[in-house]
Amino acid sequence: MKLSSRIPFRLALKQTPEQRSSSIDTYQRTMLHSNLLRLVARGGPKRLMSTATKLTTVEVNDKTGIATLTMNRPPVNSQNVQLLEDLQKSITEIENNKSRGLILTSAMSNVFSAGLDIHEMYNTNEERLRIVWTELQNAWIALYGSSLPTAAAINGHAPAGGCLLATACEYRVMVPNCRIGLNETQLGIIAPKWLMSGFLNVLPKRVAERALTQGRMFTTQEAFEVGLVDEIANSKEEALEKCSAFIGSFAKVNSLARGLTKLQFRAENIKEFEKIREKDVANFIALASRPEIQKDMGIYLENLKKKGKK
Ligand SMILES: CC/C=C\CCC/C=C/C(=O)SCCNC(=O)CCNC(=O)[C@H](O)C(C)(C)COP(=O)(O)OP(=O)(O)OC[C@H]1O[C@@H](n2cnc3c(N)ncnc32)[C@H](O)[C@@H]1OP(=O)(O)O
Repeated sequence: MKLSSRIPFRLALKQTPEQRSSSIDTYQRTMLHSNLLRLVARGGPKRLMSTATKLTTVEVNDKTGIATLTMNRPPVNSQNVQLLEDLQKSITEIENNKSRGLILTSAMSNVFSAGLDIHEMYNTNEERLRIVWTELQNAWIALYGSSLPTAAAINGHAPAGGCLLATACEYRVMVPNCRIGLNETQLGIIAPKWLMSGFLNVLPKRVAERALTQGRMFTTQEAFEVGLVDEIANSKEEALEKCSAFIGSFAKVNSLARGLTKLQFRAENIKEFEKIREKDVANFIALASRPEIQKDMGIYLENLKKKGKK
């Protein structure tokens, strides 16, 4: 069996000790090979990778070996099924290409991601709801469970599913005057436990509980003060540089040891999630289908549209 040196956590969890030691040998060979490749490539231009995705792009900096994954679904990167699927494809591609790390960002000028596309949940059928929620779960676990160093260059607002993606990463840099948070309770809905896990990884429990129950959207400055974001940058370019510096901080660390250490921190959340994921889909369908929730979604969408026309 061919084992990759960068084993997604969800797969590493299922490995036997023998498979793990075999992946260490593979790891050493692959590191040698990729270091040689990197030496050859050093100084070369940025490379746009050949993903067959519609709504994401991946660009690898040949000098640093870091991949930038950009979401590009105007106007607000709301997460429809296509964007969620493209995110997964791009993450897999970055992992397979042995990049040194992944930076998630947005092509929009003022929005990182507006969260789930509410149109996908409104006035639809159960099968569509099942697909939407399953793809959200899949995109989250692909990012949260990646053994690569991950960082989010949050170059705009990041409500709900936007915050979910940002907190699935290990490091966050945000531009000023934007908002980030899990605002589900404000929409009358409950974020399941797995959806809160990234948030709970970075915030003290008391701060997280209050923020989640209030559905609080933090300003950039507030998010920095509580630790929801690690740094503030004055522009997207600066945010990308700071994310690269974070990923670069692992340059001298054995990447398998680094990845497995990350796994130990996240394994419990991942196992819990794997246990309940199907039930969670059923819960979501039941909740999102309720007439009062559908009514609230309709009102929410109308208000968003009215706000846009002002
Ligand atoms: C039943 C469910 C159970 C459990 C779910 C739990 C998990 C849920 C996760 C979610 O992610 S739900 C989505 C939550 N998202 C939001 O509440 C964000 C709403 N959007 C905004 O606050 C703002 O749009 C903004 C992101 C701050 C950007 O503001 P801006 O002024 O730049 O843009 P504008 O508001 O004018 O929007 C432009 C355009 O986009 C439409 N839009 C915005 N967000 C969404 C969205 N999430 N889904 C679908 N469409 C969205 C908005 O209506 C405008 O459309 P228009 O051009 O046709 O008017």
